[in-house]
Amino acid sequence: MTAKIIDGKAFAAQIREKVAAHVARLKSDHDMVPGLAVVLVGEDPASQVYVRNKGKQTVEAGMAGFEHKLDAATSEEDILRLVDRLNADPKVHGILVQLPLPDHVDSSKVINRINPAKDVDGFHISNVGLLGTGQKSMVPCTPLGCLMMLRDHHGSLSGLNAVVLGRSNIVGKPMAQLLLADNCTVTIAHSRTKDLARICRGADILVVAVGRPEMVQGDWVKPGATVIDVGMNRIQHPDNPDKTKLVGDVDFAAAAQVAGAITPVPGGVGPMTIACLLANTVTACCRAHGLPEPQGLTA
Ligand SMILES: Nc1nc2c(c(=O)[nH]1)N[C@@H](CN(C=O)c1ccc(C(=O)N[C@@H](CCC(=O)O)C(=O)O)cc1)CN2
Repeated sequence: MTAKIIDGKAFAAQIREKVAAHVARLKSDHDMVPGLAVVLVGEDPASQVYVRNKGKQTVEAGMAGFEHKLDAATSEEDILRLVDRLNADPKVHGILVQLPLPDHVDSSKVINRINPAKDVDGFHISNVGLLGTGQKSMVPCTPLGCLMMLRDHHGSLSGLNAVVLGRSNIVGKPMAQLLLADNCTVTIAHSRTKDLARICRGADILVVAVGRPEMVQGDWVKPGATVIDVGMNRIQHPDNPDKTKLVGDVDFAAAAQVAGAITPVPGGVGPMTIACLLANTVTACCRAHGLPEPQGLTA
């Protein structure tokens, strides 16, 4: 079998078009412009690229982007003060603090300072609790993007066996909650799970977010399964030691021989993360003003 490649880049472009159309309606009908503030602390090169792309795509969708770049040595107190200012700013409907933060900053403290209604990352403890109890919340962008791709491929997910490999707060746990809400039978597996390969082989849907390059082998995949690879690992290029290569947590070539469908890295989950951030910002703006939310852009 050769798997269908789920093209996250193309799907993300469709989401961004829907977002831009809704933004245009907000502008023409309500004279309203959704605004997203992104806070970057320090000079991590990957984070700088992600923040630049977020800002660019925000503006391309017709929204207002507010970038706050802070020195790596900025104190926790100063970051909290900036979050307070953004919470109080009526032009800002979404706030995102790019992770990871420098070691001297308590990430949980910063995230939980964001007004939950503006928490477009869905990381605030209130949003975590709302999602876990099946209530309306802001949904974390990466798992939301994975869910959209799965719904698009399968239609209904009801009754399918889903294995989420990875238990992080920003991907694994919310992903499991979303799949459960869509009536999957969900197993969360991780590095200490016994007989990991056998557990993964039972999955109709396998979502992998462990941060280990090409860990999932072809024989871990059930024939015909859908594999969503959240991993993003930069490794030395196998043919040229002077170059690097981006790979996922799944051995793509091997898994694609067995799976029914699979996301590539790059071009799979990554672009969906930013598209869902834009979608969450429009949703936050509509909720703040009691306006109808865009359809099909949230869980
Ligand atoms: N506050 C947050 N911080 C971080 C999040 C997040 O959702 N919120 N997620 C990641 C990084 N991330 C977004 O911030 C992100 C990562 C990757 C991509 C992406 O489009 N990747 C491309 C490849 C890019 C490359 O060549 O390096 C792809 O997969 O095709 C988008 C967003 C951690 N921090």
